[in-house]
Amino acid sequence: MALRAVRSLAILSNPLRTYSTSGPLVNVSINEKTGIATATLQRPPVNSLNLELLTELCTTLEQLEKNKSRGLILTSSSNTVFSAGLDIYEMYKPNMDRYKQFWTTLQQTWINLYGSSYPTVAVVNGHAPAGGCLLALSCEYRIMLNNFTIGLNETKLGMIAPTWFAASMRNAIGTRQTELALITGNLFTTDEALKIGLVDEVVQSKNEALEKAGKFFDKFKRIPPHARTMTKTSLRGADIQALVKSRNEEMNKLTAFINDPKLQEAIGMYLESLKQKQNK
Ligand SMILES: CCCCC/C=C\C/C=C\CC/C=C/CC(=O)SCCNC(=O)CCNC(=O)[C@H](O)C(C)(C)COP(=O)(O)OP(=O)(O)OC[C@H]1O[C@@H](n2cnc3c(N)ncnc32)[C@H](O)[C@@H]1OP(=O)(O)O
Repeated sequence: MALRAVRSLAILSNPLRTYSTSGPLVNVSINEKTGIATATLQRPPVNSLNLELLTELCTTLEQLEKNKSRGLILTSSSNTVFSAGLDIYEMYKPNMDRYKQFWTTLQQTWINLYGSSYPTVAVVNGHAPAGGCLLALSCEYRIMLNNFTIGLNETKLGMIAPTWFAASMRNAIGTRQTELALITGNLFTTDEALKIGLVDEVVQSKNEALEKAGKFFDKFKRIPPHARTMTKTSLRGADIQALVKSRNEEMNKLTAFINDPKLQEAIGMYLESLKQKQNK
């Protein structure tokens, strides 16, 4: 696994060829003509975000930044799930050292993606609940396939979406819609998401989504990159700085929270309900 990671990073650091690296959990390919990278989450069955997947994604984003990437498409290898959000097993009876690493990596992944200097498009080709929605919201543009759901449903699970999850949504759909979405923990259908601006376009196939993503990147051909990046920073920077300042405090709170026996019982029951669903 270590060797594969090294190979994948070495390949990413040479921007002159078309590459496709098959890391175990994130496949990264770079289009030779456009310089646009595609990162495909590939952790079956539902791309739940565990420590290993987040670590690979986080490293990929760092490398793309370092190599002055032209852009990133974030998508999934599944035909039905973009990402099921945080891997609930990371939060169930957790080993505290691993849990802390998990949460720190999640924070850093968001900082890297939300604040990337390069343009980003989420091709949401499946369901995107909770952390899956966060990944999509962290991109600048969202193109979603029909017949799926997306949203920050944490309250439905008895959880509170962290402030930076909420900020990512607020920046996309405004304060009023965010408040309604978060307090109800609503999962929006693709069409509902389009209506409130949670996604930017709805398409019928992944190919169509990739075409539309190309058109989004084309918009930047005549825009000086520094003007683009500084504008993005002016809109997103304050929320990123807020997390940078509070990340340790957040960790301390979550550490206490996660060990609450009632919460652990609720998480256990939720996991069981997901399993029961399969038996129906
Ligand atoms: C829930 C408690 C959280 C505790 C947090 C504690 C402290 C932190 C405090 C605050 C922050 C809270 C922030 C949370 C953000 C999150 O992202 S929490 C995760 C929320 N995600 C979900 O609720 C999604 C649940 N999954 C689904 O709804 C569906 O699986 C799906 C995505 C719509 C896909 O449906 P499909 O029918 O295709 O698949 P299955 O449901 O049959 O699932 C297949 C398989 O995968 C397992 N699984 C599904 N989701 C997760 C997951 N998020 N983590 C781990 N495993 C998951 C499912 O159990 C099945 O497993 P199997 O039975 O063993 O095959």
